[in-house]
Amino acid sequence: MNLIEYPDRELMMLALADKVASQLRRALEVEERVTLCVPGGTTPGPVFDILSGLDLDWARVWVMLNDERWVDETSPRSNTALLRNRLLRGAAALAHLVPLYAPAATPEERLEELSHGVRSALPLTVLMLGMGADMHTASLFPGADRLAEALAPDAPPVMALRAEAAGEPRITLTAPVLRAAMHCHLLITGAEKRAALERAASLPETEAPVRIVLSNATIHWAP
Ligand SMILES: O=C1O[C@H](COP(=O)(O)O)[C@@H](O)[C@H](O)[C@H]1O
Repeated sequence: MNLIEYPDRELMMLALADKVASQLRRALEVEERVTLCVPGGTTPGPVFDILSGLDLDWARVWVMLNDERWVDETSPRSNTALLRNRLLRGAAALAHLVPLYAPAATPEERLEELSHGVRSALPLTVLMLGMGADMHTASLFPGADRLAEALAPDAPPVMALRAEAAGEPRITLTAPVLRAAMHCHLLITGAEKRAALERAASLPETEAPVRIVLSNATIHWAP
C-alpha cells in the first residue's frame, strides 16, 4: 500500500489539498476541462475549506461526489449540501457541479438523468475517497443489496443501492469508474479506520469494498 502517515489532521488536509490542486493544474494544461470527484461524510470538510481558496481555473473544473444519500439538500445528511457549503464557494464557486441528487422519492426515478450527467464528466481526473470503519467507500457498503453488480467490471458508472448500515437509499459511482481515475487519494483518520484499512488488505472486495482502490490509491492517514 502506498500510505502516507501525517503527524496530525491539519497537516494532512493542507498537504492533500495542495497535491490535488497541483494534479488538477497539470491536467488543465492539456485538457479543456477536468473532473474532481470527492467524498461526503464527516472527514473531508477541512480539505474542502482549503481547496476552495486555492488558485485554480475553477471554471474548467467539474466537481462530482463519489456518492449521495437519498435525502434533500436541506438534510444535515446531504453530501451535496456539504459540497456547496465547504467546497463550491470562494474561488471554487466557479466550478461546475455534476449532481448526484434530484428531488424524488427514490434514486431509481432519477437515475437515468443523473447517470447522463456523470457519463459526460468521465473520466475522473482526480478522485478523493473516504472510508467508513466498516470498510465501505463511496456507497459501496459490505452487505449492500446490489454490491456484486456494482463491483463487477461491466457495472454501469452509477447505481442505486441499499444497505442496512447506510440508512437512506444511496446512489454511488461503481468500481470500474473509481478504478479508472487518473489520480486517486484515500483519506483516512483515526485508529479505528487505520485498523480497518489493515484488515481490508486481506479480505475479499465483497467484505471490504475499499479494496477496489488499494493498489492504485495514495492513502493519506492521520491520527
Ligand atoms: O456515508 C458516507 O461515508 C463515507 C465515510 O464517511 P465518514 O463520515 O466516515 O468520513 C464517505 O466517504 C461517503 O462519501 C459517505 O456518503
